[in-house]
Amino acid sequence: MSDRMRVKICGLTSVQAVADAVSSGADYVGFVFFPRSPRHLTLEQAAELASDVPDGVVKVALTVDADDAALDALLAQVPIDMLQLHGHESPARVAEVRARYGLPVMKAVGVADADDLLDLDAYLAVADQILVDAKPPKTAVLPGGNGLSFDWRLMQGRHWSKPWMLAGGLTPANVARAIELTGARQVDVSSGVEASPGVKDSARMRAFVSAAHAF
Ligand SMILES: O=C(O)c1ccccc1N[C@@H]1O[C@H](COP(=O)(O)O)[C@@H](O)[C@H]1O
Repeated sequence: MSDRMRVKICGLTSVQAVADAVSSGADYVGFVFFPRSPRHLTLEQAAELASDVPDGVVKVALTVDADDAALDALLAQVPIDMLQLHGHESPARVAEVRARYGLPVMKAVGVADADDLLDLDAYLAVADQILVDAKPPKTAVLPGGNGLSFDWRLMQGRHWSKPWMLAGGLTPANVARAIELTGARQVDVSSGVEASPGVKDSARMRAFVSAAHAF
């Protein structure tokens, strides 16, 4: 993987949002399969949206503690390039999913303090990529997509053997600072480019991608 800055826009829910994300220059587009999320898609909706994504843009399915039956159904119906596991999946479960489906797997790890970064090591051995996200507060309804960031200084001086992506509370206004502080070469955004929960804003997507791709 080259060191070119890559951007993922997650939680797309309409044909127009997919078109806008692609034309803004997103490298990855994410579809959420988690019924409690305002960005949740049915398999039929996701199949339609995925069919509009050109080759070269990575289609990511975000799932939360999904079992084999749910993943079997998802992957039978939606042409997905990468799985993002955003729940409490153990390293063993990550390895199992990767072997069963033969797709690259990105495991999300929630970070609130330096100790949380220790959890990351166990996943480096089994995942293709790590998504470093803000740990959700105990009261949160969603395990991600809350628009919350963590102390980016925790990432300074860290080097890992696998590609990783920074997420959590990124916006067009703060993504440059986040990249400068963390050294991230991949960034992921959802709520920071929305007009309202689940509704993406095309100008904010363009501004975000352009700010990140400037690095
Ligand atoms: O976006 C969601 O609804 C969601 C639901 C369940 C798990 C994760 C979810 N989103 C992911 O969370 C991070 C950060 O999002 P944000 O930019 O802070 O809104 C990102 O990876 C989203 O894909």
